[in-house]
Order: sequence, then C-alpha cells, then structure tokens
Amino acid sequence: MTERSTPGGTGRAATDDDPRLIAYRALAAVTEDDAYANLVLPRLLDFHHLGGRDAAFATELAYGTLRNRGTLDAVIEAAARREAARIDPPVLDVLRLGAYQLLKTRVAAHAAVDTSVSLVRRVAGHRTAGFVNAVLRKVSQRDAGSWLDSLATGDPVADLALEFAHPEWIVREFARSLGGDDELAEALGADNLAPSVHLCARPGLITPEELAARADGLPGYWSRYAVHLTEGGDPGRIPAIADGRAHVQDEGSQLLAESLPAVPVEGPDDRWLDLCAGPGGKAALLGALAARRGAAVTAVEVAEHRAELVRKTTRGLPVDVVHADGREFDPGHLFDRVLVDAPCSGLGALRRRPEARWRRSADDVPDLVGLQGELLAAAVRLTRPGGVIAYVTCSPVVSETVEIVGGASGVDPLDTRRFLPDMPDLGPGPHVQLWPHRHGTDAMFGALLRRRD
Ligand SMILES: C[S@@+](CC[C@H](N)C(=O)[O-])C[C@H]1O[C@@H](n2cnc3c(N)ncnc32)[C@H](O)[C@@H]1O
Repeated sequence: MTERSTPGGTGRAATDDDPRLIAYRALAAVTEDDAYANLVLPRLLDFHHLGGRDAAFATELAYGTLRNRGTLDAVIEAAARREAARIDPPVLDVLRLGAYQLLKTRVAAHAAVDTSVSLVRRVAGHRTAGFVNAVLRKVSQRDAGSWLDSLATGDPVADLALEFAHPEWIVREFARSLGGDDELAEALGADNLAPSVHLCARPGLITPEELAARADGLPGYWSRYAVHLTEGGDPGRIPAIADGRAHVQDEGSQLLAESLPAVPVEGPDDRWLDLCAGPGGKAALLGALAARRGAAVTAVEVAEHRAELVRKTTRGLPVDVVHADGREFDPGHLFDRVLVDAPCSGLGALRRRPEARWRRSADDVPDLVGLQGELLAAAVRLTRPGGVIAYVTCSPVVSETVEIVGGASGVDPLDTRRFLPDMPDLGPGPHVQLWPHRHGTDAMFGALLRRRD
C-alpha cells in the first residue's frame, strides 16, 4: 500500500489511482448513472491496475459507504444542519465516504478528514473544501454509538433502520417474514457483512473438492456442489468457470435448484422447464443434473439479452433456450418438472448488492406480486398431472412468497424441508425460508408443489 492510500496517510492531493478517488468514482456512478457498484468497481480497479490492499481498501470504502448510506446521511444532516437532498451530489458522496471512514473504520480521524478535503477539491472545486472540513470535523467529535444514541427516536423500527442502515419498510418486511423481532437485528446485521463468493461445481463435470483445490476455496456448508472462495478476486479468471465446469451461484440458489429434481415423480421424467431462466445459474445446474438422468431442460426468458446470457451459461448442456414471455409460452406439450425462479424485489440478496436496499421501494412490490402470481399460474398450466413445480424467490417478503403460493390453484404443497436434508431452522414448513444469519446463504424462499390430477 502506498503512503498516499494508507488509511493513516497524509491528505495530499488525490492521484488517479488513489483508492479513495476510485471509491468516490464508483459512488458517483451509482448516484448519478444508476450503475451497479459490483459491476462498475471491478472495472475501475482493473482500469487503474489497482490490486492487493489498495483494491481491498477501495472496495471496502465503496461498498461500506453504499450499504450504510441511510445512517451516514442521517449523521451528515445532523452535523451539517442541512438535508442531504440539498447538498450537491459530488459533495454529498465525499461526505459519505469521509463519514464512513470516521464511524465505521479504524482510519485515523485527521486522515479521514484531510483526504476528504483533498478529494472534494479535486471533484467539486476549492469552494466546497471548507464545508466538507467543517461537517466532517463535527462528525468526528462522536463515535458511531454516540451518534446513534443522539439520533434515536424511541420507535423500534426507525431505530433498527438507523442502526443497521436499512429503509424502514424493509425492516418491517423482515420482521413479518421472521414472525417477530427476536432475530431481526441479526438478520439486518447479516446484510452488512461482505459475503464470500459461492461457486457451483457442475455435477458430472468437476467435483467440489477439485474445484475448491483449483480455485483456492473451501467446500460449502449445505449444497453438495458448493465451494466458497476464501479470497476475493475475479471468479472469471478461474479456468473451471471460463470453460463451463462451474459457475458463480449463491449456495441457497443451488439448494433450491437441486430440490426440484430431488422430488420423486411417477411416470416420465425427461422434460424439465425453467420458466424465468436469465442469466442462467439455475438452468445450468438443472442442465448438468438433467444430463446425468437423460432429461433435457427448456429455459424460457423474456429479456433477449438475458436469454443470450442463458445460452452462454448453459453451452454444452442439454438446455434449449427460448426467448418468450413465460406467461404465454405454449410449446404444445407439458413438462414433468417446472422451476419458477420469479422476478422479485431481491431483498434476499442485499448483502451482495450494496446499493440495492436504497433503490428498491415498497411501491415496486405490488407489480412484482401480480407478475409472480401470473408466472406461477402459467407454470401450473405447463406441468403434467403428478409433475412437480418449484416456486423460488430471492426475497423473504411474505406477499412475494407464502402468499403467492397460497393463492395458487391446482397444486398440493409438498414438505419442501424434506428436500433440503440436514438443514436446520427452515421455518414451520411446508415451504422453506433461508436466511444469511441462519444459513450463510442469501434469503431465498422455496416451495415445492405437486400438480393435481
Ligand atoms: C430471479 S431472475 C431468474 C434467475 C435465474 N433463474 C438464475 O438462476 O440465474 C428472474 C428472471 O425472470 C425474467 N422474467 C421476468 N418476467 C418474465 C416473464 N414474463 N417470462 C419469462 N421470464 C421473465 C427476468 O428477466 C429475469 O431474468
């Protein structure tokens, strides 16, 4: 790590490859261009040839600042006596980065303030330096706990939202899904821990042991195909991923994809369908499992560019990709097994998408719920009597999960817990809800259903 970037280093002018400047650029792309941090930051790091501790520092600053935005803004507003919305976006992003260092890292206070002043001079001009200096000095006068105490309102939801940096509506949705407040702080806290990258060793193509040895990883906890990477880095550079023997996939997604072929069915079992396939992680695992059982997968995706991603991801596997709306898909025959991995709010994967919690709104949910119900109804129509449907979301929101399944007709619920064997704390059944704080997976929901005669 260079002196310039050392957390306790000097506040001299930021150069192009300064980790703080790179973190700032990632924040600005998210704030101004609606970019995704996990796409834009690796590109910036690559472009500036940043690696090792500098890259890790830039990543922690960018992702940590994005995750904690709500809490940082509340502190900045109190220190600046001004609403965040009335501060120029570039200045606000520098303040957020500075406040994050002061409240959430061990960077020395003088270094956090001085480097933020240099940074704002570079990105917003000299006039703003005094304001940033004054606000951050004020922020530095208290630690995080003392700021939380002073901003607490006494309302439990608002105070948890502030402490764990989640919008209040998400705190309420998690509480509803968990059935109370007992584990709420743990569930929210788990969203703020950077998760390891999970890989899926495609069955029949590579074993998890071999993949773990080659990718410098460890076997997963629950899925027989999972490997957890121990180091960060670009999974695309792992040869087994580049040549299609493995792919990146949260262990929870693997478990729910593999639960579908685990259910016994009577009669034919060679036509499988993935009704919402893009970008193709579950289609790839299903395709690898289908290949071993003489079955084939039809993968439907409504967005053309995502259908193309499914084609790439499943190359070499018995997967036929169809660009179509799953609600209208009619191939002229029925399927033995159908997966509906429905488009959803994504609140189950907040730990993997630093800015997502501030982008989503409660108003997004009703439209998603309508679409989810229609896709599940289409799945039921496309399944032969006695066949099996898996309804899956990467969300624990009750209206997107239990209520969608409860509204389906023509199906009987199976005890999904039986098909995720040896996993504890899956909920009261018959469906399963995974949680990062319980299982180390994304908060995936899964329901296995049998099509009635
Ligand atoms: C949660 S993602 C699926 C993830 C995928 N199964 C995987 O494991 O990689 C939902 C997908 O459904 C697609 N989708 C949305 N509406 C659809 C529709 N009406 N018919 C088919 N696909 C749809 C979205 O474009 C998105 O790619």
